[in-house]
Amino acid sequence: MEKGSPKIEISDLDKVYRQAEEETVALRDVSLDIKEGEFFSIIGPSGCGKSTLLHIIAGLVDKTNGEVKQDGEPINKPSAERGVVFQELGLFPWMTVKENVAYGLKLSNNDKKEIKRTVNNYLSAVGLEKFKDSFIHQLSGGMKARVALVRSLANDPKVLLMDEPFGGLDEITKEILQEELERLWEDTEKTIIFITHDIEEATFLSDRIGVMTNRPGSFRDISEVNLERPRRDKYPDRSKEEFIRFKKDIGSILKEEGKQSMNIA
Ligand SMILES: Nc1ncnc2c1ncn2[C@@H]1O[C@H](COP(=O)(O)OP(=O)(O)OP(=O)(O)O)[C@@H](O)[C@H]1O
Repeated sequence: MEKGSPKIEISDLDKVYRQAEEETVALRDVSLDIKEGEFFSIIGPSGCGKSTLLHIIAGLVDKTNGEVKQDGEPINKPSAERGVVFQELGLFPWMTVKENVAYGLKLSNNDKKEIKRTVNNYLSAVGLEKFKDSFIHQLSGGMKARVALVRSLANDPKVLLMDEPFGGLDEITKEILQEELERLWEDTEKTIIFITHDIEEATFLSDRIGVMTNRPGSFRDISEVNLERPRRDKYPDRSKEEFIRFKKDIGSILKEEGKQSMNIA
């Protein structure tokens, strides 16, 4: 499929959680197309339904109404075509780094040599080849995030869904990982949907940013990030005027949404 054609199509999507007597309308009337090869970030107030939306795209949570499709086919269950990276990362502590990265591959491939080659390639792409025999508790937070990222990529998904994968990291580590992610995204040409609370992170990484409303969540604004790539070369310290201006614009939209939720004029 060509870069630019719709990869994920969401139309008139609603999600209502029902628990005993209580109903929570998490998403209302969400419609959005995400293009092949696009880096799309979702930002929005806490509890507005970002993770719910990502889980529905992943096929992990059922929708209430509407349609979600990948390559024109309805999504109704998880698939190896969609990789997911959560903030908690979900690494297996009883396995080494290389075993973690190989895990998904072993489920679909019997060729040990090929698995080894793929694992080594990905580990060296993120500078972790020396740590391939380490256990997860021996790694820093940034290294763990890298392992989770390449574990997903090693399965060669068409779409990578990321839910605040760098949320718990310090600023510098985060910046380094954002630069690595931009490079890996360019090299692998994946479609990435990325949830973040961090406006700078969204600005640095994205082709487009969707700002969600308060719950029930829908899209308040979708902005094209017209900043040159590779951003790691063009905006290494993120201090150029156009970068800061874009960040401020997204911040203003989010602030307006926040004020509305607090009934502040
Ligand atoms: N399994 C569930 N059962 C009932 N309600 C749920 C469930 N999962 C999420 N919710 C509710 O749905 C709403 C949206 O939650 P969701 O986690 O999708 O928001 P979010 O934007 O990702 O939040 P945050 O930014 O805080 O991570 C919240 O009110 C949440 O409490």
